Amino acid sequence: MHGTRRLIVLSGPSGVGKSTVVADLRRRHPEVWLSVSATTRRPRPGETDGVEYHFTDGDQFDKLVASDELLEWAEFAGNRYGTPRQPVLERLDADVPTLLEIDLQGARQVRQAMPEARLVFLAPPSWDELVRRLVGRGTESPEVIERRLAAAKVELAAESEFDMTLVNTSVEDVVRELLALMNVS
Ligand SMILES: Nc1ncnc2c1ncn2[C@@H]1O[C@H](COP(=O)(O)OP(=O)(O)OP(=O)(O)O)[C@@H](O)[C@H]1O
Ligand SMILES: Nc1nc2c(ncn2[C@@H]2O[C@H](COP(=O)(O)O)[C@@H](O)[C@H]2O)c(=O)[nH]1
Repeated sequence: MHGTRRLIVLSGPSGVGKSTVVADLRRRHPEVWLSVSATTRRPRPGETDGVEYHFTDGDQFDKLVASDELLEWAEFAGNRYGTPRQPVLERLDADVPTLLEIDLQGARQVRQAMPEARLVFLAPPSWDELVRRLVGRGTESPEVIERRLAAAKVELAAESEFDMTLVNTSVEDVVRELLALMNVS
């Protein structure tokens, strides 16, 4: 039995601020471990293979799926993303506070596989603010932004499936609440 109570799944619509919150949390508490996902998405400027993601091509991703190396995986806005299983199990075995930053479909799969994991939904203060953040980040084309906003509507409608919601008005407040949930001080 792995210590799945130490597992926090952070989901929420694209652009809400998940990566920003997690980066701030880990700056303050590097002992919290963040899973590095595999993805078929191309790196954005400044992203490094093995740091933000393990960047793979479609064939490599197929192999990860076929060999059952992913705890969960999903297609999101035209790319595939998945959580390598073994590193997560190793951290949970060692009782390390562990974070997954994944989409709704992935969160649902983790809930099935590890019912004790805590699922946190990060919500925007408003729809307009979500659009402002996603567009303002400047990393996606207008077409991809449209796909992500369509997915955001589905994700926002599923908020009640999560154990708790945190509204990302202030990064500092969200980080404080997540640390309390993880019992990290
Ligand atoms: N509390 C906040 N107030 C204002 N801006 C914020 C806040 N949190 C994040 N942002 C900004 O919103 C933008 C999107 O944030 P971020 O990339 O962290 O979102 P994300 O949820 O990880 O998105 P994705 O799912 O697409 O990877 C960034 O430009 C970030 O600086
Ligand atoms: N189901 C999974 N979703 C994941 C994983 N890693 C990231 N994500 C989610 O994908 C979208 C888009 O991310 P981006 O980096 O391209 O902006 C976002 O919601 C992430 O949380 C994963 O391993 N599994």
